Amino acid sequence: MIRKITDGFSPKHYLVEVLFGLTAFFGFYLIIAWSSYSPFDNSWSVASYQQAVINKAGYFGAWVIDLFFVLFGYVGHLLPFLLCIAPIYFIRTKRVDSLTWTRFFLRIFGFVLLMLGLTALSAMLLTNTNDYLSGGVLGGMLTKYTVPLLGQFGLLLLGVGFSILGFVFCSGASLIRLLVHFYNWLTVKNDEPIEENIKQTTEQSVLEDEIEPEIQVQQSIESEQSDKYDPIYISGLSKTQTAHHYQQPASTEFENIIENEPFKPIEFEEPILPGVKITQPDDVGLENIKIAVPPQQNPQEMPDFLTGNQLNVRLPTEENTSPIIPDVKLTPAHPLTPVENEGLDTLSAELAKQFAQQEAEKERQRLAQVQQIDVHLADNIDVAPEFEEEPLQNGLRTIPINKLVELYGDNKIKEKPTTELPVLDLLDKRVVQSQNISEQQIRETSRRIEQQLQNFKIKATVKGVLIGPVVTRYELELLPGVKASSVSRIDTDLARALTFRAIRVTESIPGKPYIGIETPNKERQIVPLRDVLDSDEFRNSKALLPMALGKDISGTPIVIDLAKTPHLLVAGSTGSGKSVGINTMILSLLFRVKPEEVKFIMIDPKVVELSIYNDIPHLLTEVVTDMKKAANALRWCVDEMERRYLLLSQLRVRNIEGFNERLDKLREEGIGVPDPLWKQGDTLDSMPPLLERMNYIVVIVDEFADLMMQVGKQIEELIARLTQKARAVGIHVILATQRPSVDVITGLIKSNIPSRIAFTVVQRNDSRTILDQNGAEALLGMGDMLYLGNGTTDLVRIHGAYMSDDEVSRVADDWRARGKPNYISSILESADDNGDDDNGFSSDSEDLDPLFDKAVEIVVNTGMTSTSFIQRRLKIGFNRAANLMDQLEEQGIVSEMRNGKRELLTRTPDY
Ligand SMILES: Nc1ncnc2c1ncn2[C@@H]1O[C@H](COP(=O)(O)OP(=O)(O)OP(=O)(O)O)[C@@H](O)[C@H]1O
Repeated sequence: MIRKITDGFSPKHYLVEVLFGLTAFFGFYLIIAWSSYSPFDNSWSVASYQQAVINKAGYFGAWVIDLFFVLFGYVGHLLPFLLCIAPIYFIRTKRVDSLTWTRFFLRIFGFVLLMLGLTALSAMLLTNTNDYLSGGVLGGMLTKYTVPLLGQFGLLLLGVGFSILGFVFCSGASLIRLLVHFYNWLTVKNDEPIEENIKQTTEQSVLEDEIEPEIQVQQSIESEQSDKYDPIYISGLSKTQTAHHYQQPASTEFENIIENEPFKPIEFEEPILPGVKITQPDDVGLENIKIAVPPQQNPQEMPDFLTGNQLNVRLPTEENTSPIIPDVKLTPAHPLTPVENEGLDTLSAELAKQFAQQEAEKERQRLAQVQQIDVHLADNIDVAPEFEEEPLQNGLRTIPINKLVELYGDNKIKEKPTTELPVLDLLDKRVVQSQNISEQQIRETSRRIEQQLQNFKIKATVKGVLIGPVVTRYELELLPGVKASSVSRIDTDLARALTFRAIRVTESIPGKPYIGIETPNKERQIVPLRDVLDSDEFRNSKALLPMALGKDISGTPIVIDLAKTPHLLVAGSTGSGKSVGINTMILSLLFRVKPEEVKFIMIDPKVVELSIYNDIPHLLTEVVTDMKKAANALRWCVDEMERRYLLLSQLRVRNIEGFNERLDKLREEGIGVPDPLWKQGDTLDSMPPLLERMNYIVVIVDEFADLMMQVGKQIEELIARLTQKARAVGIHVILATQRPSVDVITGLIKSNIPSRIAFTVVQRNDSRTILDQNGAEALLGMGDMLYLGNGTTDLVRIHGAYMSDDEVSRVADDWRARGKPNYISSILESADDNGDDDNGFSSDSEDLDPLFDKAVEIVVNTGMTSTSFIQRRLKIGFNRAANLMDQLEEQGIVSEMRNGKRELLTRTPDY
């Protein structure tokens, strides 16, 4: 607390305040002197025989006040009040903080002008008294010397001009404000124009404009406090804490957040009913059932067995044929509400008892029926194992895993959905809580930021504040000549001084001449995936492969187009939210694209992350968890890329869009094009099949560091080739890793993947490895990310959307219910698996490959240095071709790989 109070104080501050305080006291003293002024007192201009002092302020007071009157005439009356009130005003409005020598001298200059102007006017317009001149000596001298020069009228104008100018300089902008207020008062508009004015200013900011209207109310306030500082435009402060329709999320992860809410969301209460637990002596396999009890039931009138939370009714057994109502302790702690059943409305306690007995009886009959069916089945067919009673183990019913999956697992949605694409209702609605932050807190933090920067000798003023879902951005204007980098250099010190976990400094804010300091909010908002997908940005997106990532710091949903990206590198330390981020991307696609348009290849070395998508119709092959197979899958992609390029060149189009358009047009004209690459024997057909539209292929590799480690550098080469060329043929790669080191995110990979996302990382170096810039080390985790778009150097901070595993599996189930995937078995198979061993080729062999000479010939004659070219020409596996390429490099025939390419170093086969 003490710290808080003394936070913004410095020795200079103290000194100035003390001086102002003393001046105010002196002013007060002079007011007393003024009020008891007598022209007969001995003073500066009066020499009286009378020794006693009439003035209540004594000789000194009389002397000073006389001096004022003699020097300034009538204007002298103002001075004691000015000396008393002005310092108090300065202290109260904390203008002392912003007082610089320049401002001080400007104000003194203004004061002098004011005195000159006023005394000149007094001298001209008022009559002299017996004791002093109306304009004092000053006014008198001005009149004497300037009237011959300017004339009476000239002096009058000069006096008015000096007075106005002097007042403006002396009081800052107060005069203008005074006039505005006066005007408003006259026109009875009060504060409206000011707000409108401010609104206009805020409209300049695109981001601020787009804040969600219901929860984020733009508030730009020039309140009483704005008299103390330059105005700060605050966006995102919620006027009222608005609760959205509330639905309990399926996952319990957010329960805390919901509990901690300062407000109560509107709840649609479900009737709370006392449960009836029906038990058999062995207590096996029966569920609770609920009965309703009328709300008007007086608890006192209730029979004992109905006053507890549960009514336990024992089922009749062979020995005991009537239901037993055991002891139950019940207090109707919560209101009991009626159910729809009309009959129950008038149900008395006795009826409730009867009802319970009837239910028990029904249940007994149902069980008997089931037993009969079981016996019947047993007589006729072998009883399926799942009908067997589950054995008890450690007091628990054991259910085999396959049965569990059947009960609770993947195949929950059995019926084919009727909609064309999955509906958003598959995702949970989550409460979005508005920020619980007051204008006062914002202003306090703004002052602390300015003060702390001042301590680092950086002069800056907070001009605007943007309160977002996760962070608040303070927009600061730097004094001319101060470099933005001087602020970003001290970001960690600043964070410590301001007691924030981390702050991020943005050296430029698009469209504004300010720098930004992003500080974490006390309470962090979750960004539900449903909110982002339900936004206009996503709904109206024209993207071919739209991927919603989350919301930016102002709360605007961010949607990118993977087709334009065209590949994405995602990196961040473990637990930073990568997997949730990848799921967000996949789900965005699954909500928008059909399997005929987009296919996925998913590679998941961690096994558990992506297997949830197994068997959705978009998959080209099952989720690949084996690293060898993963390498084969990437190779298949490279081959597919080459095949597609050949097709494009045959159809003389430049990219996948052109290809599909051309095919569509030809089809409209009734023309089919036979596959030019088909060879006899490729399929069982005798005729080549017709060309089909190409679909997009999205290759997702979750943790490609594992892949690189287990399979080796070839992976880098494959990824480099894919990312270099695959865009035009509709193959897009998303690579994720939790190891943002240079041996994983190599220069080769980076140079081919310009779009990158960094989640939080441990150190600056990692941030530079991913983004070539600092910043990711100051992120807040849990999906907080920096996005670097293709062809820009501007980072966009995005708070990732969140969804639970349940939601993911609901969407995957939905797609599984719509259709089966058409797996291509050759994707996971490698030519090497079959052929290489037969050739006696071993990759470890030190000797030259027997096909080496042939490879040299091909490379030298064709000038083609790609591995897959050699692979095709020699009809060998990729590994062997890559080895051949390495040997060609060792022998100096081709160069090492640079930017994914090798150069031919010799033109003759005599290497
Ligand atoms: N966008 C988000 N909003 C809120 N919480 C999130 C978000 N993203 C992730 N989290 C939280 O962070 C936890 C870790 O996320 P996630 O599993 O995606 O991290 P990761 O980087 O994939 O970790 P690892 O590399 O160890 O798999 C999640 O369980 C979740 O609680």
